Amino acid sequence: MHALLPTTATLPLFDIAASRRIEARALVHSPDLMERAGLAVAKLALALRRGDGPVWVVCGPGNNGGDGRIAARRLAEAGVAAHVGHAAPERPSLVIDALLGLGLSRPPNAEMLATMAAMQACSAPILAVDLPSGLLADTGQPAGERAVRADHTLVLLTRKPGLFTGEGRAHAGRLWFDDLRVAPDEAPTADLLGPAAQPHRSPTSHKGSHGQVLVVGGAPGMQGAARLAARAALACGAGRVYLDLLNSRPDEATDPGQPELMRGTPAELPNALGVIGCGAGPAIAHALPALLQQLPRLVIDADALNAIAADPSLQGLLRGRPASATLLTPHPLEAARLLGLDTAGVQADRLRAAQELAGRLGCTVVLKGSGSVIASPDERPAICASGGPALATAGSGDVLAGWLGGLWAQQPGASAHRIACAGVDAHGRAGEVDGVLRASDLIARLPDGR
Ligand SMILES: NC(=O)C1=CN([C@@H]2O[C@H](COP(=O)(O)OP(=O)(O)OC[C@H]3O[C@@H](n4cnc5c(N)ncnc54)[C@H](O)[C@@H]3O)[C@@H](O)[C@H]2O)[C@@H](O)CC1
Repeated sequence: MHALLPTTATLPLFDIAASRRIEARALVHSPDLMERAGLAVAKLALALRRGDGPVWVVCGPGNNGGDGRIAARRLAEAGVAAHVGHAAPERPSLVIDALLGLGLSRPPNAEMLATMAAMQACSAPILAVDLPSGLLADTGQPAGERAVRADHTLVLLTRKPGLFTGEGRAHAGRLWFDDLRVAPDEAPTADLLGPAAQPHRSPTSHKGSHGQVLVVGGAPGMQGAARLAARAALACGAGRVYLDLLNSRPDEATDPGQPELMRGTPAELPNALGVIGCGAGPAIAHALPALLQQLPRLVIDADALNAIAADPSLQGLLRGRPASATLLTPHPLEAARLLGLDTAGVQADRLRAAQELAGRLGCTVVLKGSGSVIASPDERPAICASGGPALATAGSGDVLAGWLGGLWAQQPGASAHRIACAGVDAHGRAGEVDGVLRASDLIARLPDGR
């Protein structure tokens, strides 16, 4: 058993159907899986309990409850009082939530909800078995009006996608994992990202070796967004970074605080990597047909995404671009506009929404939000395990777009999917701070792109 985050390598995720198949095959050779699960829960419970009070074990009707009952027996064998039932004992030292796991199949009924509320009202920490009760393993959404908010979750046998995206991170608390000594014997449903290797930078390289980035955006009043993207691309190690500020005055400075940035236009830089849309406003719509047809690689963000959502002819141009030439970075509302849904419809199944969008538009898609999802046609989707609330700040998306552009400019042979996985994970790790973070400070915290 070990802590799951931060990841040190890319890890396999398995949805409910795959987890069931792996479990069924493993049970043939290892019929004692539930004993192993219960023992693992009891061991972690011993380490986590606060004080000398009894451990309250809340067991449901299925095998998740079975794990809980075995854990209670193991705790009793270790000399710790374990109270199994739906009513709290006096001053519990820990709550074990073994009400519902992988088998959650419908919104919890009133009785279940009342038990979940009682667990939540209890002052003891909550250790969830496999999944916080009420949370759907495939999507990370509560099945009904509430899911348990655990302090710790011990994930068993397989890592489930819903623990890492949507509401998963907010409900699971600290994540632990025990594979029950079973090696998965089929391909994962998705990848949980680990840190990417830094690309090689030759000692004989010069600025021309590290690519050109052209940031198009920053309409009057919103230049900061484009400047943040350009600064991020520069900090990432791109050889030359140019800004095309939309509707700007000819004498307007590119970026007074960043003298390395230059002015440029798509016509002057036909081979540059384009980062388009940050702070662009509606003006980007006029520039988009040429950008979509001329620039060989594009990172498309913000207002450019909204313009594409509103115009089927732009969607056609996007679909006509070569494979792996375009990377979209929508937040859930932008993704909803592109898919013709509302935000709740996207958030209900983030993996599916990102895959649907990638398939429809023939692009790599980074669906931002807690547990960003990266999806591309013909690639296994990935979920980003890094990041936190400090990233919920103005400009952090612009920094991501610029960072992705800077990474991609330096690695012209890399697929959009690979760049998205590397950049999103680095951005998330840089944003893991307590308290608040300004987007400019986020740039300073990102590792350089080498
Ligand atoms: N089978 C095994 O040997 C193993 C099982 N494991 C555990 O087993 C769990 C999966 O067990 P199950 O498949 O039995 O599923 P669960 O125990 O998660 O739940 C299934 C039961 O809950 C009921 N139920 C579903 N949704 C409900 C709702 N909203 N309100 C009320 N009742 C509801 C179902 O009718 C069924 O009786 C895993 O999450 C894990 O904890 C693991 O320990 C690995 C080994």
